[in-house]
Amino acid sequence: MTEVADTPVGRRLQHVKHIIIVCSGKGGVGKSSVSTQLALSLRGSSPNARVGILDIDLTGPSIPRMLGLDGHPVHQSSDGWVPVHADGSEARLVCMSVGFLLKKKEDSVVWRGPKKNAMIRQFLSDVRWGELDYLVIDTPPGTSDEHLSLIEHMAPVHSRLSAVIVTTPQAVALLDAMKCLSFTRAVNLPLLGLIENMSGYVCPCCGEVSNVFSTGGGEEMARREGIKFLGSLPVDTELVTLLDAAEPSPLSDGVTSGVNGDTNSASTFALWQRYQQTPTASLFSKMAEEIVRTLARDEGSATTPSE
Ligand SMILES: Nc1ncnc2c1ncn2[C@@H]1O[C@H](COP(=O)(O)OP(=O)(O)OP(=O)(O)O)[C@@H](O)[C@H]1O
Ligand code: SF4
Repeated sequence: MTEVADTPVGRRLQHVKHIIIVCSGKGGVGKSSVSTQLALSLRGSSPNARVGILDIDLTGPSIPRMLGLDGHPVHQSSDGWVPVHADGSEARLVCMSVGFLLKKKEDSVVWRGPKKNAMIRQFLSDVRWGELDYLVIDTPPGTSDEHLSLIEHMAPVHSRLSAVIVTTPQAVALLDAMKCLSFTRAVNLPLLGLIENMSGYVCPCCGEVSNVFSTGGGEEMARREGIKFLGSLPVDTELVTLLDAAEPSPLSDGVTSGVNGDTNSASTFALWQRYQQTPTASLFSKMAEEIVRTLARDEGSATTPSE
């Protein structure tokens, strides 16, 4: 790592080995759930791997909810924000999201470009990540000002950046995924590959796969564009059940701080750990393994992280 310039972002991220930006052309295709699963799989990729997840989806931050951390307080020390531990005292999956800072969920929707830009810069320069093998960044849908701000602020660590594009198989989503691909090319962001999410429905009773929307469009796009196809994930009822369980109770005020918040994140993390045994999660692990291999190869080393 030779290029850590003397900038706040460069200094803050100097001990982060790989930064993976997860993007999608269209909203609702599963970018946040893919970011969460990717972070969990990377955490499991080696016994000591340490992973951060940064949610800069300013208009709809979902990572805290997915990790059972909704409303969790964030501590600010004299040296910056301390990321929230999603796995308790192990602290090998740490998380920061704009969602932790909003008083009301609808607050960020009304922000103008400069305020969003300032928030992104602050996230990149003020979070005390410490040493990380991977930092996964969940971005807003589309290719907006936020994406440009992110790439500009990350210039001092550009050689450690790469991207994953998430799409669903429908034509309209693929069209937007193409715009995302053009963006990565325009800003010279290496692409780790494309994931097709919600590709078919696996019946929980008989295992029959029904192609509810369509399928194979992502793979076809990857082949045509000469990019890597990481694989497809079906619509998974077990994932839906898990994410429902991670939601704060509708009877609560949505604030899960203190003892209850810690309990909620611990039980949600346990659910994610159990989910890792499911067929869909094992498909995901294979994609994460491929990502780990690509990054290790690009680094010019065949070693696995933190070993
Ligand atoms: N493979 C899947 N099987 C079942 N449900 C899924 C799957 N992927 C995502 N979902 C569900 O679809 C919804 C949207 O997913 P998610 O929030 O990850 O999408 P997103 O692209 O990040 O959305 P946004 O653009 O709003 O940020 C969520 O309720 C999630 O639980
Ligand atoms: S046969 Fe059809 S409806 Fe019946 S369990 Fe299988 S997929 Fe579901």
